[in-house]
Amino acid sequence: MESFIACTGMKQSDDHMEDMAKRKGIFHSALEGNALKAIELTEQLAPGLLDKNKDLHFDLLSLHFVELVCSRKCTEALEFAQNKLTPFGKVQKYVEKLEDFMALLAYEEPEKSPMFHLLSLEYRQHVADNLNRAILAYSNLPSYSAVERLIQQTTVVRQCLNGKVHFFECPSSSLVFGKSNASRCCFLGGFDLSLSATVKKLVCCEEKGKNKDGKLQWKRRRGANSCSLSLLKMLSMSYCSLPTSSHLNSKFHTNSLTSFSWYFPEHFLLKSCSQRRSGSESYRHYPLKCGLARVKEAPLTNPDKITSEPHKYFDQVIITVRSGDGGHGAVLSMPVQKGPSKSTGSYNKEKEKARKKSSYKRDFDGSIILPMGGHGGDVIVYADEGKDSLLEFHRKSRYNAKRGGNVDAMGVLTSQLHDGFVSPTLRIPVPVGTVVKHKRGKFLADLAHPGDEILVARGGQGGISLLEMPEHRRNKMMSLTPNVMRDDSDKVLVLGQPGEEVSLQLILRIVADVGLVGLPNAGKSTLLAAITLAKPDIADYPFTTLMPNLGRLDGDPSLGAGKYSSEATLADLPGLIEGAHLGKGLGRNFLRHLRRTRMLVHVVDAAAEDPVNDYRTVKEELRMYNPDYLERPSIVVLNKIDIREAMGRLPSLTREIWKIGRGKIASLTNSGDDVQSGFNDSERESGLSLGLPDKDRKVKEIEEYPCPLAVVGVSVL
Ligand SMILES: Nc1nc2c(ncn2[C@@H]2O[C@H](COP(=O)(O)OP(=O)(O)OP(=O)(O)O)[C@@H](O)[C@H]2O)c(=O)[nH]1
Ligand SMILES: [Mg+2]
Repeated sequence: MESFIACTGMKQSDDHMEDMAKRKGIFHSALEGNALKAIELTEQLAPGLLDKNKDLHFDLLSLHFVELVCSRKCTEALEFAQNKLTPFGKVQKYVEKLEDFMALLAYEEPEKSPMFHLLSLEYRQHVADNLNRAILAYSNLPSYSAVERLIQQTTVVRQCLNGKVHFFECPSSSLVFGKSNASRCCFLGGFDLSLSATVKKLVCCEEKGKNKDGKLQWKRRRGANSCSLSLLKMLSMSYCSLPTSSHLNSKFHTNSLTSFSWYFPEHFLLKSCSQRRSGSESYRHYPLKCGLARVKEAPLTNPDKITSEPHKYFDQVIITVRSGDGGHGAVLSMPVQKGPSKSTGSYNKEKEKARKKSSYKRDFDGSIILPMGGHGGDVIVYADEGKDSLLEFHRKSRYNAKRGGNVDAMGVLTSQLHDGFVSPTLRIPVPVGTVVKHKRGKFLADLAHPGDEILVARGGQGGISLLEMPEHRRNKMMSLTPNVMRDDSDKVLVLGQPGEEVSLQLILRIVADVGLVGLPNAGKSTLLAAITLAKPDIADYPFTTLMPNLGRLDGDPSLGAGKYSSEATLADLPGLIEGAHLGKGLGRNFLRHLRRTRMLVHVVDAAAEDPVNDYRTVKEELRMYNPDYLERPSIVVLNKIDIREAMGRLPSLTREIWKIGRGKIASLTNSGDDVQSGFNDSERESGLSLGLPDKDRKVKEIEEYPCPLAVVGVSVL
């Protein structure tokens, strides 16, 4: 510790050092199983802490009990339990724990009992950690150190990136965070390490391709430098103020990859976020090697990956389709005329000639219609109600239509003229709600309704046939037409046109009536679980939800069927963070799911530090992504009012939230319709939702958008 302080130049007061030494003592006592000593020392350092924190007190006492059991001092253990532990038995949650601990006494070898984990070092470590954190909190110090948070976050980032992203350390020790075309990179945008904190930058690049020497080259990612303080928050104040963009001109290559480094500003452990932001102190950087994994070029589609990380994959995919080539035509010669038989008179001759003449198919001008090569198969993507995800496209991402048939003629023109076989259209079913785009961005279609379809690749035109002609004319024709080649028997074929190959991006947007939006951890999933039969994951850490969950409200039958029914599909979306519209925290992926919702429910954690600001943040992100979202009817749910502070400020929060926005809900068509009309007009809504942001639209402040229909305080729990 001392050498760390010396080499980083951190300033630590003597008090700090003394407290730390005491905490270390307590921690080690608990870890060694000397719980009574740990309790005694804790009482000295943090008087009253254990009286307030009953759970911790119980855990520490139970550690001592376990220690007695392990030393086979059963009578002593029993006495201790009766005196010290049984008073906790008045509360149900301790009863269950007590039963487990007491059960240890029933085994001759408690280590082999089903409760063996209570004797493990991990359990002691867990209690010791909790104790340490409680003491830190008692002393108004952060209960996790910045380094701990950093390592946690690094672990998360590492898991999320899953070895697919390149980390490069370039010669000056600056860190470049890149993405490869071959590796999906949405998480890169999501976690957005494209940070430019205060003075230094971490630059985000993407792979441009290989140069002549086979080394990878990089280009800067567009919009990557938008600085984000939210990122700072997300990375739990690890303060990775990082170096310069000038290195972008250098070439980076995969071999230089060694490790993942963070750089800390001076005194990072001591300063608060705001001080650091505004402070003008110099930043010195200290690398902390976290040993991030080496780049692995993950295959684009790996079904195992898909199942383990569905959130990255389930709603978009890139596929390649190829329409069929056209079949070839043929160069045909006229049949050899037989000499006139002696027995036939001039009448017969004429008749034969007329018969032959009429047996060929002819155009209106009398010219013979020659057979054509078959048309190559088109490729159509259509919305199929039977499909509900795009996962199968990860398993098979290439679709080829069949080529058209060649003209089936043996080099001689006959009256049996046959065109080549026309290849059938390849129809690819996708779920309703799929948006089809060209890989490089051009929007093609929104298959919002069952049966909607789009022709994505047209099959090649079949080749035409030619009549045999003199050599000099044929040569001339060949020099004029590149589309001519000889076959094995030196016959000239007129080729069919090649089919088209296109890469398509299929994006699935969920179709739901109501979208639940809010910051991570606001309680969206809990709300969905409470009012529908959906069973989303719920946990008290951000980004529990990584892909939208749908739930169905049965509605109130007393309202009657039809348009006033309160039946609705609800979509619980992953949490949005500041900068979501730029892709932070996967925000853009999540925000696009709102396009088809008709109403928004803002879930706000009323017990948070600044709920009104949280609400504004989400609204701001919605506005930046698509201002139409703010025109939709909305309800604000102030959640967690079972928490005392939240309940106390409910009236003032409600008042403040009402103030954000103007009184009347604008109709979606600006025709002055009331809320109901906007709410029920799904046709207009879906049309509107598809529209790209209207350039002529005046940029409005969030106050100028309609205020919510209702602000309600709830406790979902
Ligand atoms: N006290 C209290 N806690 C709640 C309430 N609603 C939710 N929570 C807790 O808040 C935490 C987060 O809940 P989630 O439903 O996972 O939050 P979320 O908004 O879906 O979070 P993300 O999926 O990360 O965006 C959980 O620990 C819930 O138990 C409530 O009404 N009162
Ligand atoms: Mg959730």
